[in-house]
Amino acid sequence: MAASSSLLAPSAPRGVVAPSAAACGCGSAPRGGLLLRSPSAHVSRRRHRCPATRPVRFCAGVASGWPVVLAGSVGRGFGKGLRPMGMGADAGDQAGEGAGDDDEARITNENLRATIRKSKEVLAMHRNLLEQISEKKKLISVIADSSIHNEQEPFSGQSDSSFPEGKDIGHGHETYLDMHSPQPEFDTSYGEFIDDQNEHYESFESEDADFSGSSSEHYLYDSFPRASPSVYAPRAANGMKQDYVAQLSQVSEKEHSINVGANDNSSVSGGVDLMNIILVAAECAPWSKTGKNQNNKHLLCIYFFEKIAVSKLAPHSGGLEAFLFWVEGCRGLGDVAGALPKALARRGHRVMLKLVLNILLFPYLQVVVPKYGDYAEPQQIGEPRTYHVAGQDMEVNYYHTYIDGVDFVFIENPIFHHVGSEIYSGNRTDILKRMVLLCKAAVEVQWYVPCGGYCYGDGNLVFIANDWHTSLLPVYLKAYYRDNGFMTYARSVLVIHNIAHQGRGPIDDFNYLDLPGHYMDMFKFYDPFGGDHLNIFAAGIKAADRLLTVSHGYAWELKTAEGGWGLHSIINESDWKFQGIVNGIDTSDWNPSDDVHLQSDGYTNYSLETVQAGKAQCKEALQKELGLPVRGDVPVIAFIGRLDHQKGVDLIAEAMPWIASQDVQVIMLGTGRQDLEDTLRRLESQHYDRVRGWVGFSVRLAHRMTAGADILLMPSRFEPCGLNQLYAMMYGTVPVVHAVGGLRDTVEHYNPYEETGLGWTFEKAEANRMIDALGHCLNTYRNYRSSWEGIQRRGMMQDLSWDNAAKLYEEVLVSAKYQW
Ligand SMILES: Nc1ncnc2c1ncn2[C@@H]1O[C@H](COP(=O)(O)OP(=O)(O)O[C@H]2O[C@H](CO)[C@@H](O)[C@H](O)[C@H]2O)[C@@H](O)[C@H]1O
Repeated sequence: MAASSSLLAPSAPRGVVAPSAAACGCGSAPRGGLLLRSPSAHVSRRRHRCPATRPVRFCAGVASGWPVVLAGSVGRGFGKGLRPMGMGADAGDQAGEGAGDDDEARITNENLRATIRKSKEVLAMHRNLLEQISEKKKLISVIADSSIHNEQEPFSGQSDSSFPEGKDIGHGHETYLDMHSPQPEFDTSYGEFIDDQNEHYESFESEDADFSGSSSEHYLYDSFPRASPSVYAPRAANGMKQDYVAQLSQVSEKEHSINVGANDNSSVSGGVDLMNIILVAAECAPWSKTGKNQNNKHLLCIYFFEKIAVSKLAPHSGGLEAFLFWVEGCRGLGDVAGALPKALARRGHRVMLKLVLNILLFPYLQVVVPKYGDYAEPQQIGEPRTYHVAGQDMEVNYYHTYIDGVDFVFIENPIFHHVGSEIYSGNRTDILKRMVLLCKAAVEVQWYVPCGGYCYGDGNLVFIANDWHTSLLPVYLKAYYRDNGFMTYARSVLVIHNIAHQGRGPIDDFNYLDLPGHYMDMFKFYDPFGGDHLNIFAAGIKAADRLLTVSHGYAWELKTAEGGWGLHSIINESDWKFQGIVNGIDTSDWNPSDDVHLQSDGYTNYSLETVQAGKAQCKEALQKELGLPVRGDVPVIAFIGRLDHQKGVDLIAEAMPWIASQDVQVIMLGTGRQDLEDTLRRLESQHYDRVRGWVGFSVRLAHRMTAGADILLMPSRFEPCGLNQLYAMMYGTVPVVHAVGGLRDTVEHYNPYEETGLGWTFEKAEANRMIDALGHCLNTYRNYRSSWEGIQRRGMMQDLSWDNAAKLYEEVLVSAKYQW
C-alpha cells in the first residue's frame, strides 16, 4: 500500500466494556405465555419466518410490542406534551388511540400475573447471564489482541448509573493519540489544495454575493419560514412528568427482563450477542443513487483554512479565508448502503466469530431509506404512522423487500416521492424536513415494520447512520428515548462519507428538529465566518456511540484543520470512538466476469485469465459506441465522477493540452457543476478526434468505461475513500490518482524495481504532478507490457469485497454495544 504505516489511523480503542445488561437485548421473544400483548395487530405476530433461508427468529418480540404500549401511555398520559416520537397532536392522539385503554385492557390479568411470576425467574436468569458475560469477557481479554483494552473493572451487574459515559474513554483516548504522527506529505499536498480552493471560490463569486453580509445572510435564509416556538417546542424529555417517567421506566425494565428471559429459552450466549442492525441512509443503490448534483445554493457548507491568498470575498478578521461549498449528494453513499448490509448479513454466519467470541452476529439487518419512486420489489408493509415535521403532520407508509439476507425498508411520503431521482433537490429547509422525517421514522422502524411478519424490536439494536443526512438519528435516539430510560441498550454508529457536506443552517433551524431546548448546544457551532450556526453533522458526531469514516487516511485527515472542514475539533474530541474502515465494493454488481453491462453491443465479460483479450474487445466496443477511432494500441484514459471541486476534473482540463498531444484517447463521464459540464463539452469539441465528454449519469456507461479503458484518472483534491479506483482495479484498469484519503490507502504506487504496486499516485493535486504520473503510466503501458500486465493482475487479484470491511464493522458494532 502506498500509505506509510504512520499515516494510517490505528484501530479505534476498544477499551470499553461494561457489558451489563446489554445482555438483555436478545433478540428472542419469550415463550410460554410471557408475552405481553401488543396493541397493534402487526406486532402481535411474534414469529418471524423470513422468506427463503431466513431462520425462524424469536427475537425481541416483546421489545417490538412494548414501545407501542409506551406510545399509547405517553399519548394518553401527557396529551400533547410528550411524544417520544416527536409526533404532532394528531399523531399523539393516534398513538393514544392505538394503545390506550382498549389496548391496555387487552393486557389480560392473566398475562400480568404470569409476568410477575416469571419476572423473578427472569431476574435470576439475568444474574446468571451477567455472570456468564463476565466470564466471557475475561476469556476474550485473554485471547483478544492487544488493541482490546482489558483494564476496566469486571462487570458486576450494577445498574446503568455505575457506568457513567466515558468511563473507559480516557484510556482509549490516550492510546489512540499516542499512535499518531504528523504527516508532512499530506500537509504539503494540502498546501496546494488551499490554492485550488481559492481559485474555486472565485469562480463562485457572483453567486456568492448574497453571502457577504451578516452571518444569517450566509445561509440565504430570508425566505425560510420562521417557526413559531409553540409549534416546534420540544416535546420529548422536557414535558415528562416524574410519575410517568417512573411508570415508563418500570415498563422498560420489564421489557428488558423479558428479553433476557427470552434469551434464556434459546442459546444464551448466542442470544446475548445477536445484533439487529438498522442502517439508515438518504440513498441506496440500486433504487436511489444521486442522479445529479444540485449545487444547491441554499445548503451551505463553509470550509476554513489558513489564509494563503486574499480572496475577493472580504477576508474576515480572524485571518482565515472562507470557502463556500454547496451541499450535494454523495453517490458513493448509495453504493455503500446497497452493499455493506449484505456483507454484514453474510458475516452473520461466519463460524470464526462464533468460535473466537462465541457470538453469532448480525443475522438481522435492515436498511431504511426514503422511497423516492415506484420501485418494483418493495411491497407495502405495516400500518401507516404520522410524524410531526415543521408544523405538519406527515403520514409515512412503509415498503419492504428482503434481498440477500437484508430487509430493505422504504419510508414513503410525498416529500420523498416528489423529488424523484433528484434526491437532494429543493431548498435547504425542504431537504432538512425530509431528513427530519426520515430520522424520526427510522428511529422507530424496529417497532412498526414487521419484516417477514415480525418487528425487529429494540433488543440488541444498533443503528448505522450515514453522513449528515441521517445524523439526527443518533440525536433522536438519545433525546427521545435513552435520556428517558428507553432503548438503553440500543446504540448508534455514524459513518462519515464526506465531511464537506454538513447540513449547516441558521440557529433558528433548530425549531424544525423538534428537540428539547437543551439540545441546542449539541447543534450550535461557531466558526469565524458564519458565526454561530446550526450544524447537524456536528450534533450527530457528538451523539453517536461510535464514529466511523471510510478509510484510514481520511480518518487522519478529518482530524486536521485542513481536512476536517471546520469540524476537526469535534472529531478530535471524539477520537476515542473514531476510526477508519476502508469501503469494500459490491462484487456482484462490479465484476467483469458477469457484469450485465458487458453482455451486449460488442462488449464481453472477462476474468483474470482472459483479461487481455476481454479488455481489448471491450475497448473496441467502447470506441465504437462513442465514435472514437477504433485502435487497440492507443491507451484509453477514463474519468468518472461528480463534476465538482472535490473530484479535480478541472485539473484534467488544465492538463489537456499535454494529454491531447499524446497519442491517447480520453473519455470523461460526469454531471454536476454547470461550468465543469461546459468544460467537458468544450474539451470534446476541441479534441473531437480523441476526447469524449459525456455529461450525464449513466451506470451502464460507467461500467463499460471501467472495462474498456486502460487507465482511470482520479485527481480528487480530497477523497474519503473513492470507489471508482476500486472498481477499476477489479476490471484490470490501472488507476492514476492523487495520493489522498482513501486513494492513498488503496492504490499502492508502482515500483518498477520490485514489480509491486497497483497504479500511479501523485502527491499534489495539481496538473503538472498529474502529468508526471500519467507520463510514467503511459510509458509503462507502451514500453513495458509485462510490467503493465503485472499491475493489472495484482489489481484484479485483490479481495476488494465488503467481506473484509464487514468484519471490521462488526468489531465496531460490538464495541459500541458494550460501550457504556
Ligand atoms: N455520471 C455518472 N454516471 C454514472 N455513475 C457515476 C457518475 N458519477 C459518479 N458515478 C458513480 O457514483 C459512484 C461514486 O463513488 P465515489 O466514491 O466517487 O463517490 P462520492 O464522492 O459521491 O462518495 C463519497 O462517499 C463514498 C462512499 O463512502 C466515498 O468512497 C467517497 O470518497 C466520498 O466522496 C461510483 O459508483 C461512480 O461510478
